[in-house]
Amino acid sequence: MHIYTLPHVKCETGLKSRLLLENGDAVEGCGFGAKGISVGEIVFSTSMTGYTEALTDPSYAGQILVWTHPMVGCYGVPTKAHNYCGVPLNYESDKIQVEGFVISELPPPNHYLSIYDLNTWLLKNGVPGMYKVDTRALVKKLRERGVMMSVLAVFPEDEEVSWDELEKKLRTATRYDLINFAHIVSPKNIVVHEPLTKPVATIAVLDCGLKYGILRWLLRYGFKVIRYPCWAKASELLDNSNGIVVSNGPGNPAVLVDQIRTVREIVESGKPVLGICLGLQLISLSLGAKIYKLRYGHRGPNKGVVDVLTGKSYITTQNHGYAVDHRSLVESDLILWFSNIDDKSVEGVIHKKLPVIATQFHPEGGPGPHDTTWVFEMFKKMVLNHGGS
Ligand SMILES: NC(=O)CC[C@H](N)C(=O)O
Repeated sequence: MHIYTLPHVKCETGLKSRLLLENGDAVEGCGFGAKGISVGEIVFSTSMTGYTEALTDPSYAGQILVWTHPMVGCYGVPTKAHNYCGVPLNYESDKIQVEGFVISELPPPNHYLSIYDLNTWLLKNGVPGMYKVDTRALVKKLRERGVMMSVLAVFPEDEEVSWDELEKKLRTATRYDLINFAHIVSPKNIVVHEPLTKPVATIAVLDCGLKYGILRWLLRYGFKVIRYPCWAKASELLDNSNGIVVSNGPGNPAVLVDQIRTVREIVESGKPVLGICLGLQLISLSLGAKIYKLRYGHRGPNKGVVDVLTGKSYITTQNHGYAVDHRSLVESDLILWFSNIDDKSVEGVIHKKLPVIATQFHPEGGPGPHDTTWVFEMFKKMVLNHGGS
């Protein structure tokens, strides 16, 4: 085991923290947020800002997030009173979804919308955090080895959680790829959202962990939005809507066997469908394409993609660990729409005959650039042309 420690740092919180990775690397730092031990897949984001969006993004469920940008927490935690159609801004869901948060510096916040600091927020949500660690060095390890399972402990400075205990927790934990996280984050009942003016059409969402950012853009484009639990039947979503969104969501898409079947029925109905991130993966799997796991995923607001149909490129927000195998698209009725500029992975698909479009990146850009919000406009045209309203 190789232990990385910081020399004699003072932890203002009075808490210490230990992080153990599956490859045996171990890191010691200061703790913040909630005391306790949590296990998750360790991943990193290259965002400079947007930690409130990332931490509340349901697609991060089951993961311990490392932030490469050194200062996190400068603008505190915003009030939920700041909202659009009742959906809070700067949040992607109502609570912190990550299993743990690893940062370098934790400065005091200063922002007119802030109601408390990052430390208090993690504490209220029962989520452990680690600070005063070299997150960039840690990310270099993750880039070499790829994402892996990890365990994070936060405890008072005068106590100790032993490395042996952490090693045992890690060894006995269920692997991230095997857990059905969509069932955990999906709403348990139907939720209805009304736009500000008379709805142009009604959209049903197969909600496997829908980000509020996507919801806000659907509302901005004048849709009434009905969110269904991820175990809803295709007929429920089809009967009451003019178009369907298959949402983003956490975990391995291959374990969502029921949802893959549901999505196939939805796609074959001929109604307009928009898939985002996990949604793209479920649509692709339902039509016979294959997925694989990326070495360390794409997470951040600065990911370049090219629209292969027009040759135009865009900067997008991404948060995914799996991708669709480009070669396997020939077995489906899908064609490549967007390609990742760095690794050429699939970033968007369009159905050859049916009104079905999907992006692997996040067109709502929460947090991140709004270069591709026109995808929602394109979907709106598809719905209205299809006789929606
Ligand atoms: N943001 C998402 O929808 C992520 C999809 C999937 N869980 C992945 O990691 O690839």
